[in-house]
Amino acid sequence: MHTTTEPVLRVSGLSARIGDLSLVRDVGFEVHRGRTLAVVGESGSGKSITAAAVMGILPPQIKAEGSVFFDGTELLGEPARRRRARGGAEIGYVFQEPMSALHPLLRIGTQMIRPLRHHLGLSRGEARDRALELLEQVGLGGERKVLDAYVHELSGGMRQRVMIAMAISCGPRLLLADEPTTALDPTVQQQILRLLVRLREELDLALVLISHDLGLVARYSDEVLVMYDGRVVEQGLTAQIIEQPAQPYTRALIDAAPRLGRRVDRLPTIDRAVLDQTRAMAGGV
Ligand SMILES: Nc1ncnc2c1ncn2[C@@H]1O[C@H](COP(=O)(O)OP(=O)(O)OP(=O)(O)O)[C@@H](O)[C@H]1O
Repeated sequence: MHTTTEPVLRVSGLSARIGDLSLVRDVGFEVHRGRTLAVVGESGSGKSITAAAVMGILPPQIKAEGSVFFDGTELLGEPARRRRARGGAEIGYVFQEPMSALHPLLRIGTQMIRPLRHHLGLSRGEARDRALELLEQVGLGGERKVLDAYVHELSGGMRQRVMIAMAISCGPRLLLADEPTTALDPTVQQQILRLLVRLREELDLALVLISHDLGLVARYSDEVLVMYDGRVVEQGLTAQIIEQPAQPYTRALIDAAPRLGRRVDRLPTIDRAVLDQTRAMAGGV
């Protein structure tokens, strides 16, 4: 935010709609190399639609407008083939649910090696060596066993580490992690977030952490973008926002955030009046 270099990603005036129904309206933010942006908001607030628009993986019935400027190139309107290739290599994506993102019937090694051969043109042997290096980088140190395993044989934390290894495998400049720890227990959640931040530093990436849990991601991010009902309601430096949120909605998210180490089994409830006020302020009905 306060750097002089060009951001890796600059999203501006992004809107997404399905027919007449607006899902995301006028979203804008920037992310720089070596920085982490947390995108937070309740379920349905438009976080995943925003991420999908950046990745170019919106379902065809959802139309996006505005600008997604990545590393000097406008991505919105780019041919689908080009965007898909970019999505696999230049922008790494960590899905919420590794179980559904990884193929159940293919060994992990097969799934890791394919994109390395396709995007980087490595031979089978080179790709296998690179896959082992990547597993090492995500804390599955030299585990040849992981390469030969199927996804159901791995723990939740290991699956997410494999997803992260795949997301960084082709040297992306931007990593988008959409609720990367939702299905994990609190200790593993912290380990995965620490791993993402370590990789951001080591690889000099820009990192976007998407989460409904402001309390969880606040300590791992430099900046926060708060979404509600498809719109941005507040954004700025994390420390400032936690200290002095401008919007009652953000205050409610902070107050409702679980304290570290305490597990919550359901999303916090936010006062109806605060939601109505936030919707009115954001220009909704
Ligand atoms: N494929 C789709 N078709 C139609 N509407 C959709 C589709 N995907 C999401 N939506 C709608 O778009 C809005 C924003 O959804 P989105 O998934 O971006 O929210 P989110 O903040 O990521 O929530 P969650 O944390 O539950 O994923 C919601 O109203 C949702 O119902």
